[in-house]
Amino acid sequence: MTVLDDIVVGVREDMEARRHLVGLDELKARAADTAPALDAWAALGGPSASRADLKVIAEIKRRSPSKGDLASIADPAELARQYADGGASVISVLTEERRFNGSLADLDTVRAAVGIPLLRKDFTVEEYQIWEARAHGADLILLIVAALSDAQLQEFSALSHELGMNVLVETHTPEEIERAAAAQARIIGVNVRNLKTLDVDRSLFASLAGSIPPGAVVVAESGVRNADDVAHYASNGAHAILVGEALVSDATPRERISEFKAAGAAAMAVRT
Ligand SMILES: O=C(O)c1ccccc1NCC(=O)[C@H](O)[C@H](O)COP(=O)(O)O
Repeated sequence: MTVLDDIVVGVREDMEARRHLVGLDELKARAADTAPALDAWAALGGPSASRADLKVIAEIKRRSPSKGDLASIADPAELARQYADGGASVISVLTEERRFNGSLADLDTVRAAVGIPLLRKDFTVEEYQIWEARAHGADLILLIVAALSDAQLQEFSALSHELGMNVLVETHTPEEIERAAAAQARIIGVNVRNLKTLDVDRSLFASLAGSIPPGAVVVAESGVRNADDVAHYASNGAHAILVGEALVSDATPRERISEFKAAGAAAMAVRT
């Protein structure tokens, strides 16, 4: 079993426990009562003409399988406000409980605190989770190609779009980029962390980003430690970066996001 397989086993068990408490019909009713989703695609630059600067997806992440405890984050609302003030375009809220110590309650709290698009960051393996995401105010969900069949990618993307949400389709290999493109993904991430081994290889982004179809928003995920890493991703084709550890472990995340955006803009100016 890989790390990813093991995580998915726990995700399924936890989801079944929630489904026992809140059935799909009730969840659909709650989703219908939720304010319409915000446009995360537009917030991330959308059409290429508007991609003048590097967008930041700032993550609320307490712990991880690779690093253990990162930050207690007693007040996710306050952290989310700092992210938004610093210029984040989207906030990623990890809702997986066993390995990341996240929750749907965090998503509710952050939704009430900020008016920018939210990514429900989880391991989506069933449509139930997509209804859950919408019912808890998410605007964007994550689909990890390595965890899904082509049919699931298509079906889950279609349902997300029906509910007004966008989808971040995460890849790690050339084959997964082909599968994301075949699913007509508009936002494609390259996660430089291998979710089967937890190895981080920042150079992977440069070798894969060029094969992402033009027109897609390209997101560099994981491994940002400093402005040099940001410049590396931006100069190799990233339109956005997804950052967790470097922000939750920083005493001044607002300033760190501003610094990352400045480093990205400088690298993009050289690129164009
Ligand atoms: O972060 C992990 O250790 C991890 C392990 C297994 C599956 C997923 C994992 N992380 C999810 C992510 O994609 C990251 O939280 C996200 O890209 C931010 O990464 P970082 O900036 O390196 O914290």
